[in-house]
Amino acid sequence: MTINTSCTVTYSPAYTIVPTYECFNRCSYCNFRTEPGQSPWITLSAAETVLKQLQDQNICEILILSGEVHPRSPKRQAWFQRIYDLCELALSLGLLPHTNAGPLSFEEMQKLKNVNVSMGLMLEQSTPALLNTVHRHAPSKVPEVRLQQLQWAGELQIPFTTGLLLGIGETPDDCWETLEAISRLHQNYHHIQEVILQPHSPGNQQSFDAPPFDPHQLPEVIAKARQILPPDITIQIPPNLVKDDQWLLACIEVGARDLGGIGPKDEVNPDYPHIQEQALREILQPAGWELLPRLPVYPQFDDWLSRELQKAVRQWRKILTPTSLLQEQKSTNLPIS
Ligand SMILES: O=c1nc2n(C[C@H](O)[C@H](O)[C@H](O)CO)c3cc(O)ccc3cc-2c(=O)[nH]1
Ligand SMILES: C[C@H]1O[C@@H](n2cnc3c(N)ncnc32)[C@H](O)[C@@H]1O
Ligand code: MET
Ligand code: SF4
Repeated sequence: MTINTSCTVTYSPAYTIVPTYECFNRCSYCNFRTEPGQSPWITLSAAETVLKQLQDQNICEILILSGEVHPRSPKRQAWFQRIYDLCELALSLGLLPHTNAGPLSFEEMQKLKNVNVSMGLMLEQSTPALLNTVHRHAPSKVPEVRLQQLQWAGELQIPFTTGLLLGIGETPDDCWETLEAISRLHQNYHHIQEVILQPHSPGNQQSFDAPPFDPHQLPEVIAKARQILPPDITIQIPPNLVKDDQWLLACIEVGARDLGGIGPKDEVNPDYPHIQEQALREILQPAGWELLPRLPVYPQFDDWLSRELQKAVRQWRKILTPTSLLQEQKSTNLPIS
């Protein structure tokens, strides 16, 4: 049997845990950060209470999304350890962690590989011009630092999510160059599972005074991204940041195939509530698209994971794979008599 995947759009049933909102960067479009020392870090016992409530709700991904502590701060080690412990806790409850905590050292990344089924970092834009504008006070957003992260993830064989932030002062050529940089890294390591095209969406906390990324341009950018990126990278768009149902369908028609993590709250864009699964299905189905849940790791990367992580992933694949397909797989695995 050949599976027809061409009419399928995926999403990841997800819950976001924020270790801390404090961040030493000040990206001027950010609606997430607080000043260093101004917000308590989430405790393991508070996280345990929340995570236990998620069990049996068919939520598989725990997105660990964090503000950042300076690499040379005396608090860095405790910050990193809290993130590690949160991942371990989620795993112990059968949930699948995906961490995006900004740039990490090679050793930090290597350690987190043991407790994450995939990790992520938005490249945003590879042009250094933005260091004079939105990233003037954001040392973590130096393009070489982020490109280095993508390279290390490849060397460490970590299934990786990256993406572009659109509408923060870049030119169209900057976008194509950023996509080409991602493609080149992927051609070396084959580790990028998805690229998020994230339209800048102003919220009520930010200082950057710019309109949202022009929604009319999004399908055009997706179409071009589909030409530049290798075919094994999925294009992800956040449905809550797209203008309306018709634009969402237009984005899918031109090549977006994933809607990212859908959960109770979009922590990065709290002013834009996620459209929930049933509502998405009602938009997609009349146009012939089937919405299916996926795991935070794509199947082609399963064998990069430790045995323990593979075990957790296998449990979820069993739950998410339709029984008919499992039977099909079983029969093709039978020895020929
Ligand atoms: O709900 C969100 N999920 C975000 N996610 C999660 C994403 O939607 C998926 O859950 C992941 O791709 C894993 O499957 C990110 C993951 C990354 O690695 C990098 C950036 C983002 C950004 C967001 C975001 O703005 N909002
Ligand atoms: C988690 C990712 O979310 C992106 N991000 C941060 N602020 C915004 C915003 N106002 N709109 C859209 N995306 C944003 C950044 O690229 C970050 O890396
Ligand atoms: N601080 C990280 C980054 O900007 C992830 C969270 S952003 C709200 O890449
Ligand atoms: S976008 Fe990330 S790095 Fe930038 S200020 Fe917000 S939390 Fe910090």
